[in-house]
Amino acid sequence: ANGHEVLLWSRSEDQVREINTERRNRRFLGEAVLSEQIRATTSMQEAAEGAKAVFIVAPSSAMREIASQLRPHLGPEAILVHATKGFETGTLKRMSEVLADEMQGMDPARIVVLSGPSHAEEVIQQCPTTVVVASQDKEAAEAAQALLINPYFRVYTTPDVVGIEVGGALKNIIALGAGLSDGLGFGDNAKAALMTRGLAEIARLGVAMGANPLSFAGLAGVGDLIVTCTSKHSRNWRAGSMLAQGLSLSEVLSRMGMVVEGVKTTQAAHKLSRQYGIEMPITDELYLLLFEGKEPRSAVEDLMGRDPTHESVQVAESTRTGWN
Ligand SMILES: NC(=O)c1ccc[n+]([C@@H]2O[C@H](COP(=O)([O-])OP(=O)(O)OC[C@H]3O[C@@H](n4cnc5c(N)ncnc54)[C@H](O)[C@@H]3O)[C@@H](O)[C@H]2O)c1
Ligand SMILES: O=P(O)(O)OC[C@H](O)CO
Repeated sequence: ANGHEVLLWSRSEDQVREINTERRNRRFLGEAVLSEQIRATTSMQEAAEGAKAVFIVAPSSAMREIASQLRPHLGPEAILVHATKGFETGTLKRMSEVLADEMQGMDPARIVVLSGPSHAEEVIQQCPTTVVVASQDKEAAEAAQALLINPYFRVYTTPDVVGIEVGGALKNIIALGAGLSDGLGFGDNAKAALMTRGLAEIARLGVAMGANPLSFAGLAGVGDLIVTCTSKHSRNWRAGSMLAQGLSLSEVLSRMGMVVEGVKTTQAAHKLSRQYGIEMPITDELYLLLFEGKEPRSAVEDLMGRDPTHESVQVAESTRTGWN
């Protein structure tokens, strides 16, 4: 829509053929018609060589593999933007850290993170959408902003890479909880409670990891939390609501047929909360429910029955500095 020539890489020959010959990506975007300026290829070399900017928007589980395939083809001037919401299982690294590992020799300032309340199904319909791009380098963030911004897609910049990545990843855990809550027939009070207290634990962990607490009041914090807990497009919400119907986790994942990042992120956040000594009661209950067979209603009782406390969000002092 912004007049750029876009070359999309996919490992699926069928998807590449459908995009190039029918201008459709039906499995993911229904009958929406893609711009003539989007072409697809199965060749990473063709897709990346000479590109001014490369966007990786794959599941977090595929990030390292894709980055290593990309490395030989990424030009010295290209910015590398990712929009993936999750951590690497095992290392517990953020996605920009995985990219920095794999792009040995590349200036890490060229890595940009894109996040915020943005379902692809609505962007393709040109519904007004706002997102945020983060980079330790102001020029790289502004380059991504300039490429993407248009009258229906407004892009903000920030130096807070950690806050933007942590907010985008952890909101998926709360979305699973919101889907469960709705699926169990609890009302709006319960969902508002999950979102608010969920944001408190997201901010606590994020700040301990080095984020600016104010980022959690922004698009990649409360903004994305609202969309993922309330939208009919939300994959994580849908997965949670199926769990409430009594389906097992493996049944839910096979019915979804799309990545549900919140599942692996619950595992990662459960470990990170212990590593950083941060209390994350909602995440803990979801962990028990997803991986240790705890009944949803019993998880709710345990959350509601915690010791009485005061409402402070209790974030530690942030140590992050911004751009000059
Ligand atoms: N869908 C959205 O609107 C949206 C919005 C913002 C961010 N995201 C984030 O983008 C990431 C991807 O989400 P999605 O909704 O597109 O997931 P999806 O499951 O709908 O699509 C993922 C695509 O990646 C491909 N893929 C998976 N593993 C691969 C590998 N090893 N190599 C190559 N391709 C591989 C799949 O075949 C599929 O085409 C997630 O981290 C998600 O949180 C999604
Ligand atoms: O809402 P989900 O679970 O589909 O996640 C997709 C995006 O992260 C929404 O911004």
